[in-house]
Parts: sequence; structure tokens; C-alpha cells
Amino acid sequence: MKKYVIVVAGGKGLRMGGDIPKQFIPLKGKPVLMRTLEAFYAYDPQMELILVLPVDQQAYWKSLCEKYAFTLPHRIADGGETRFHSVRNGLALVGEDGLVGVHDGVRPFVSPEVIGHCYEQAVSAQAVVPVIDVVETVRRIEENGSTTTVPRDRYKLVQTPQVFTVSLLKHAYHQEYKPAFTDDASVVEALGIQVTLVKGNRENIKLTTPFDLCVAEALL
Ligand SMILES: Nc1ccn([C@@H]2O[C@H](COP(=O)(O)OP(=O)(O)OP(=O)(O)O)[C@@H](O)[C@H]2O)c(=O)n1
Ligand SMILES: C[C@](O)(CO)[C@H](O)COP(=O)(O)O
Repeated sequence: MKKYVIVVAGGKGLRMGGDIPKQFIPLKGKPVLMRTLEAFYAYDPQMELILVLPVDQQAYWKSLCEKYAFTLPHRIADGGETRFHSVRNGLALVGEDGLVGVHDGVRPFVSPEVIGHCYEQAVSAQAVVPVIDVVETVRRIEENGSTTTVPRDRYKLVQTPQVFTVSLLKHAYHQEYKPAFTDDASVVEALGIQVTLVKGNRENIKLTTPFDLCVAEALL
């Protein structure tokens, strides 16, 4: 079955700050985004890689590819106003059949096992999302401002890649954008489709703040 991955890196990285966008920051000498694309290539060299980047960063990315002799074949789509719009732009480059994963460009530590489980399960389950357990106690803020402990075993932390049949994801992304669409599973669920959960890997962190870079360097 044909496999695609849309690696989204179209955001602004406001919480990370810094001089260069977080997806280009070198981790032990190699830019984050190259590590992320390599993780998918290592799982399946036949997989089609689609990278979503802001238009004004595409020339810089090409210069980085030359500088680092990065030759993995990939196509580029334009970043959009929100993650939803970036994914939709990437989907326009995906053919009509097969499986498509959507992965955050700033999650370079996804394991080959997790990538494998997500794509394998999606063949029958149509919509698959990796999750990990919550390891701390969780409190909910009520409308009146008081707080309550909630049963943490009823909650999971959601990662990427989120993998779907191409037809389902394309259908889902025809919907109008809603702010509640914080990932791809929420877009698919709005069609009334159930999502299947598989075990993620704890190292698969989303590099969001400078602290995450310290963790990332320690993981390598
Ligand atoms: N318009 C957008 C916004 C986000 N993303 C991507 O979605 C992933 C998860 O988003 P996040 O970590 O929030 O990245 P940013 O939006 O860049 O960060 P921030 O919210 O701190 O600005 C990132 O790989 C990011 O590049 C995207 O492709 N297009
Ligand atoms: C898709 C995601 O990484 C799943 O946890 C997350 O929802 C992205 O959120 P962000 O606010 O765009 O970083």
C-alpha cells in the first residue's frame, strides 16, 4: 500500500523564540527537521515525504540541504495560517489512495516501532493516533475558579504521527476550520469517525520551548 507522510513545519515557533526557527536548530550538529525526515525514511525508504514550510523559509531550507548534503527525496508545500491549513496544503500533494501520516516536524525522536504500529494498524482501523500515559496528577479548573483532581487514567497525551487512509483524511480536511482542531484526529472525529489509539514513545517530545532543547540534546 502506498504510504505518505506530511511533515508539518509551517509554524512560527513563538514559544521557542530564538534567532532561527526551531525546526532548523541543529541538535548535535544536525537540524531538527533533517532528523525527523530521516526517521520516516529509515522506517520505509519508499514512503513519500511531503514537507510543509512557510514560503519565506523555503530558500533557507534548500541552502541547508546543500550545506548538510541532505539528499532524501521530498516535496515541499506552503505553510498555512494554522496547523490545519498547513496540513491541508500538504494533503493537496497526496495522491488518491493509500495511507497518509501527519507528523510534527519538531518531533524528531519518534521511534521506528511507533511509526510502524501507526501505519500497520491504519490499514484496518482507518484512523490511528499514538498516545502515552499521563504520569502526573491532573487538576481541572472549574467555571467558578475552584479546582478538582480528575482520574488521570481516563486521559492520554497525544503524539504524532497520526495515520489515516488517504480518502478519509482528504474528506475530513474539506471541513471548515474550527479552533478546536488542534490535531488531525480531532478533524477526523468531527465526521463521527472513531480513532484507534496505539502506544507512543515517551521520547517523542514536541520541541516547543527552550527547555525541550536541553532534553533533546540529552536524548542524543
Ligand atoms: N501554521 C502552522 C502552525 C504549526 N505548524 C506545525 O505544527 C507543529 C506543532 O505546532 P507547534 O509546536 O505549536 O509549533 P508552532 O506553531 O511553530 O509554535 P508556537 O505555537 O510556539 O508558535 C509544528 O511542527 C509546527 O511547525 C504548521 O505546520 N503550520
Ligand atoms: C498535534 C499535536 O502535536 C498533538 O499533541 C498538538 O496538538 C500540536 O499542538 P500545537 O499547539 O500546534 O503545538
